[in-house]
Amino acid sequence: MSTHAPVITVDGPSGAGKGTLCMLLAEKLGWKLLDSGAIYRVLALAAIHHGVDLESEDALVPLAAHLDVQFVAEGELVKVILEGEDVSGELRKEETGMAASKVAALPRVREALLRRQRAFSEAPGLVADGRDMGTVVFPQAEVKIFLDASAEERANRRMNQLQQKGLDVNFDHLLKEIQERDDRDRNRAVAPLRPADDALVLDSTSMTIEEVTIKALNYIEKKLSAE
Ligand SMILES: Nc1ncnc2c1ncn2[C@@H]1O[C@H](COP(=O)(O)OP(=O)(O)OP(=O)(O)O)[C@@H](O)[C@H]1O
Ligand SMILES: Nc1ccn([C@@H]2O[C@H](COP(=O)(O)O)[C@@H](O)[C@H]2O)c(=O)n1
Repeated sequence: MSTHAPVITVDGPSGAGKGTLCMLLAEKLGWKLLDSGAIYRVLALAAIHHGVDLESEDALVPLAAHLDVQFVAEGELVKVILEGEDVSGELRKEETGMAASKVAALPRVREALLRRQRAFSEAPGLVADGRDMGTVVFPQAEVKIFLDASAEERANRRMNQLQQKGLDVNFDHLLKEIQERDDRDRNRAVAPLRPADDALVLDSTSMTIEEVTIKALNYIEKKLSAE
């Protein structure tokens, strides 16, 4: 007999704090975590490594269907191994995010990655981070959150994050990249970035990570106890 595993989805634009919130929620609840953006990023890297055009849907679909990737938990970190190679560093680069948003705009590529994402759902529950978790991948999710923030605040957060890694970054350049990625994610033909009709929309522009986490946990508790 298969047991039903509850799902919490957290969608939103780049830099809104989804990954941070999802990690804290998964830790607190002891649930599994799906970073769906990492899957699109890995596909983009596989395409680049194999010299596959990021706009060629025909070439990308088989690559997506046979993606040889492992997510290996190492303490707090997750190592990403693509075809035997550790790509964890390359994965988080801004240009990889941009490449991911190009392959993610192709309908048959998204279709090819659906089953892989749904397979993450298992007991005792799943916290799923992405753009279409509540609208397409887990439309029956018990709890849906859409985490937003202004583009300027998100660029600022990204700049601080990169500066903490010792990287030299330019705010205007980051803001332009974020806006370009937002535009592509919001306006694509399939699974565009938008809140599910039954999602709680949280604007985190003026909220600390702690405030966002408390709001989310209160909402989750209310929703799950009403089930
Ligand atoms: N409420 C907040 N206030 C200030 N900084 C925040 C807040 N939430 C997250 N951050 C910081 O912003 C940066 C981006 O957060 P995070 O990686 O969680 O965003 P994301 O939505 O998952 O982005 P992406 O979709 O591009 O992976 C991190 O450095 C994180 O610590
Ligand atoms: N469910 C998702 C998740 C991600 N994408 C695309 O991948 C890009 C990278 O995502 P990050 O969360 O790791 O920044 C993102 O810009 C989207 O284009 C997606 O389409 N659906």
